Amino acid sequence: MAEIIAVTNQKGGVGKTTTAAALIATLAEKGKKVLGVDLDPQGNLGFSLGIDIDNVHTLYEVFKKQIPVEQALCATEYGDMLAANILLSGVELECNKPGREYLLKTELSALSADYDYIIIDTPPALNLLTVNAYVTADKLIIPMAPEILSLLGVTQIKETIETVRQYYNPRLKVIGILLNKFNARLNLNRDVLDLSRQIAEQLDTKVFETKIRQGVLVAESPAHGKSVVTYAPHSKPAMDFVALVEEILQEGSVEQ
Ligand SMILES: Nc1ncnc2c1ncn2[C@@H]1O[C@H](COP(=O)(O)OP(=O)(O)OP(=O)(O)O)[C@@H](O)[C@H]1O
Repeated sequence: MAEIIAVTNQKGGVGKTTTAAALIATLAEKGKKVLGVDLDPQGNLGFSLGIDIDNVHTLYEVFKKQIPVEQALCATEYGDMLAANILLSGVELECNKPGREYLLKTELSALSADYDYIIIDTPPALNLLTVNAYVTADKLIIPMAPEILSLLGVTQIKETIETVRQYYNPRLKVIGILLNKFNARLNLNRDVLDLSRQIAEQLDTKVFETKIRQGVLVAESPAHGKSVVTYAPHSKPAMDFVALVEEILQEGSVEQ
């Protein structure tokens, strides 16, 4: 069965999609079989991995039972992916039957044995799609950007995680807070580290040793349909993402 990791933070622009794409690319480079899942109606993960998201089958059709999940698998340079586009935002209103929290888990149960890892990107919200990610995942990674590092919102994400643990998925574990867009000269001060540790403590987790440094090539890589990890492998963020995967694997947070 695949290990399922969701990348989450209800704040926008902190690097969820960049991190999900980098995890997918790094694990694929290591020879792992990876399935990427985009639960964000912005569709950025699929776009970032080279998929024409408005001309492929997407998760929306799967959730609406219009097609079987296998038919929605899209091929990328790094393995398979279930893409999303703006239609996915309709799920919140249109799928209101009991069990709606299990839409994703149900669909992935048939696929899980075919992959080593499933990496889920989530929307910048704590909504039904996010809950579906938490119900399905074994592990959560929470990226944060130092410039919008804030304790506001931690209570909400904590409550959502606790509710999901209580009612749907008791195994759900936050494996770490990831400091992204890190600039050692500006950010390596006690305030940023203290605040991120306080946030980690509240979520009963740690701050990853590996910080992802800022780099201009991160913004360029999606237009080339690649993660920065393979688009610019010698760039600082790419090297940091590879180190992050090593850190996760070494700590046994993820089975090797
Ligand atoms: N380490 C980094 N260095 C430079 N730019 C970065 C870095 N990480 C992310 N970015 C840029 O920041 C922007 C937001 O990143 P990303 O889309 O990954 O965030 P997100 O949390 O998924 O956003 P959303 O909440 O809107 O889905 C993008 O333009 C991306 O290229």
